[in-house]
Amino acid sequence: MTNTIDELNKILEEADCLVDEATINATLDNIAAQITADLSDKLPLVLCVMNGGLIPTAALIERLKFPLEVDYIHATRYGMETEGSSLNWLSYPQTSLKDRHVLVIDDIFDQGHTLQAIIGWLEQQETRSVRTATIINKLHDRKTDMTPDYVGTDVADRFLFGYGMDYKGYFRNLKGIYAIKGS
Ligand SMILES: O=P(O)(O)OC[C@H]1O[C@H](OP(=O)(O)OP(=O)(O)O)[C@H](O)[C@@H]1O
Ligand code: HPA
Repeated sequence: MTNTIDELNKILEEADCLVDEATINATLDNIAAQITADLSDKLPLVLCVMNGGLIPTAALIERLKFPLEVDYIHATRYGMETEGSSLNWLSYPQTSLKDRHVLVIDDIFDQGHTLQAIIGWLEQQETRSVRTATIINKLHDRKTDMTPDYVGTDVADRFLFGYGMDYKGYFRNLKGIYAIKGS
């Protein structure tokens, strides 16, 4: 069902801010330093995982002071839902991937199915290396057996939104990371 603006404003008012803007910025600085150490001489191709990766990718690449290219991949397993299902591939990168050092950036490492599938697909494209980065790690024991190379702040096992993550398509534009009341 579609939410009204009043309902959405109430959800935000009642939500708990779990990670503030200053903490996100410190996390981004830290991840950017690690990426710089590993990739600054590799002319990497950065792949944003749409849609959630949009804001983290923009924030991270402006901290990377070396030559890189940017493209995107669109794969989603949550859609408008709060429970993930099978991965739906909506768009593939247009840039040639062969022999490239690829850095995949997403907002959240939740169960890991999305990144695991993306890594699997990239490895079939004859890439030279594949690394993954997320700003947030959700703490629970339902993970796949992959872990991103660069992982930001740990957060509780609740339904999150903000800084790329959505609640029913909304709130990706918030500067902090919030959890729905009662989740
Ligand atoms: O680790 P996982 O359990 O696979 O979950 C993480 C993925 O889920 C979200 O995407 P979603 O499918 O909600 O699409 P979106 O990016 O458009 O919000 C998020 O942006 C990650 O890509
Ligand atoms: O907690 C979440 N919030 C929004 N999107 C998500 N995708 C995976 N987990 C989440």
